[in-house]
Amino acid sequence: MSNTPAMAASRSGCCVTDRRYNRRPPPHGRTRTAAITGYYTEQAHCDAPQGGGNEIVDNQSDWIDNQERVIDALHKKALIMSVVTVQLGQCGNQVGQELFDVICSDARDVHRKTYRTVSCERFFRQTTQGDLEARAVLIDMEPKVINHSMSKAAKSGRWRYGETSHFSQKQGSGNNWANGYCVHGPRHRDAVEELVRREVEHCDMLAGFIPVMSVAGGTGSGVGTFVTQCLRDVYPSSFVLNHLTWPYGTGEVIVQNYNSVLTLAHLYQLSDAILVHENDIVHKICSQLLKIKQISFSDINRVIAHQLGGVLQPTLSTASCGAYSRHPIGELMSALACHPEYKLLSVCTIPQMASSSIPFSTFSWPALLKHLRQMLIANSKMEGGIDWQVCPPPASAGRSRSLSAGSFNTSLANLLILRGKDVYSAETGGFEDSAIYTSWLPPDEALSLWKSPVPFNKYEKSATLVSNSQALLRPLDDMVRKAWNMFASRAYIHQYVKFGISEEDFLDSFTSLEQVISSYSELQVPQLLQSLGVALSRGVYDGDDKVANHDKHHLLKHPRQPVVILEDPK
Ligand SMILES: Nc1nc2c(ncn2[C@@H]2O[C@H](COP(=O)(O)OP(=O)(O)OP(=O)(O)O)[C@@H](O)[C@H]2O)c(=O)[nH]1
Repeated sequence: MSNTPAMAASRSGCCVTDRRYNRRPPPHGRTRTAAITGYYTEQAHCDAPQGGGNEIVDNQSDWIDNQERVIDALHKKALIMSVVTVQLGQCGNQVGQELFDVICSDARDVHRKTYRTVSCERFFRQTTQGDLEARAVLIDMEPKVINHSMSKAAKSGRWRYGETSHFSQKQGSGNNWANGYCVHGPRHRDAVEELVRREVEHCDMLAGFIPVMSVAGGTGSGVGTFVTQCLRDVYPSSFVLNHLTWPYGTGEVIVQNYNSVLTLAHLYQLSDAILVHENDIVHKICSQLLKIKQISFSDINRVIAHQLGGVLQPTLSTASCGAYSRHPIGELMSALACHPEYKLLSVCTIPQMASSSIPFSTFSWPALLKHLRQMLIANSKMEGGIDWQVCPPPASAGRSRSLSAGSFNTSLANLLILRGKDVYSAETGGFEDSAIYTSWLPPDEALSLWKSPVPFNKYEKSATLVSNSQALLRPLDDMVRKAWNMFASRAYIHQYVKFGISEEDFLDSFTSLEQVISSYSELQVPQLLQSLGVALSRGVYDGDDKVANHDKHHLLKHPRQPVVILEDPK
């Protein structure tokens, strides 16, 4: 399956603008409001009702009301696209339930009708009694977690899952990817596809799928990979954005790195983009920022859901012509330049604090964005403990690069999402700095901005950054290294072989992830070396045969090496 951004953008028959191919419309002809916001397109004003959005409105609240009217008018003319979420395994079902909860309470709390309508239509369907049912399919190989998630949702009184939108069995996959992928997945394929088909048929327009799962267990990772493959087969023109939870480094599942490697390597072929949360990082956010003493999965999942909600709730983008963006997944893919070799997306949000502290805190856009920019370049996924020494290298200087702590995080593309008060006055120039990015895309195309004047999830102002960058390079490298060390002694391999996954399959997965690691490492390779055509690859410099390093037989002969720090030849 080819997944070029251009192809991805054309999925679902949507008119997503691929920003690398179609540049933004020139700014001439903007009205004064457009000049203030720097954001509206001409089209928005053409479609706006008389007086709707063409005057300067100083008062922020009036301005939002005014804008809502414009947006409302635009939305009356357009169908809202919906997203079908597929929750898999314990983690996927628990994270998914928190996500719907955050989205529903955020939408219900705001007094903005259009925002609420778009959000609800995107993630929920209304029953004939007017209740909200999540556009979700719940899959697990044991019933307990699904039952728990369903009753938690029903108890909220705000929303619930469809009575027949779930599939479960009696026994889990025993933390074995092969059991999930080769046995449970194929065995229950028809039942799962039927549930998905019914959910898709409830959508007026399908924006795509979000399978939610962990990579470390057996059901989420194995069945989740199989189901993603089915989605790709049955809905070839729909977007698939996988949300993955990565295990704690010192995790509770002994074979978690095997499961993770197999999941990631397969999803890299199937998915349009892979959005990752690392349990270690989210745990730190809970303890250091939210000051939670006894951290539970529920606390962790609320943070994940908050960050995901910050990405998926309605916003205005440059391509959305003044209306809330209709195609959240397609536009996200387009904004982040997702490419067959660059599909790993990380996300961070600012501010995050104990809910009891929010009413007593004030936030300013310059401070929030200054912190967020430093979090990006120093690869610190939470505010607090940011390394302020890290700064972009001068464009011309040779650079030495490593994956070590404190090194600069180079981005391929970033999506900055701002929500809340005074959002149009926020100065985002720091994210347009070309030094942050590889030189492959012009900086104005490497950064996308989505904004919404509606505050999100109780924060008066908040910023979320989704980044296609080297942010996940180190944890991915660690995961592959640990799995490789275990594989080298053939530990536990027989558990996988007995379900039909061979050593050759493992080697294929290692090979493909080595390629991903190599590709992300090379975001940093100095232009000089690239232009000399020097074959650099991760771990081993292999004469002029770059491919050899990724060849599985070579992998067999040469154990993995630590990352080599490359210096520019002077
Ligand atoms: N963030 C988060 N991580 C979870 C949660 N539940 C489990 N995990 C993580 O997920 C991994 C285990 O995967 P599970 O989802 O429990 O397993 P499963 O997919 O149900 O697979 P089987 O148990 O083999 O049937 C471990 O890394 C856990 O740390 C959760 O609710 N939230």
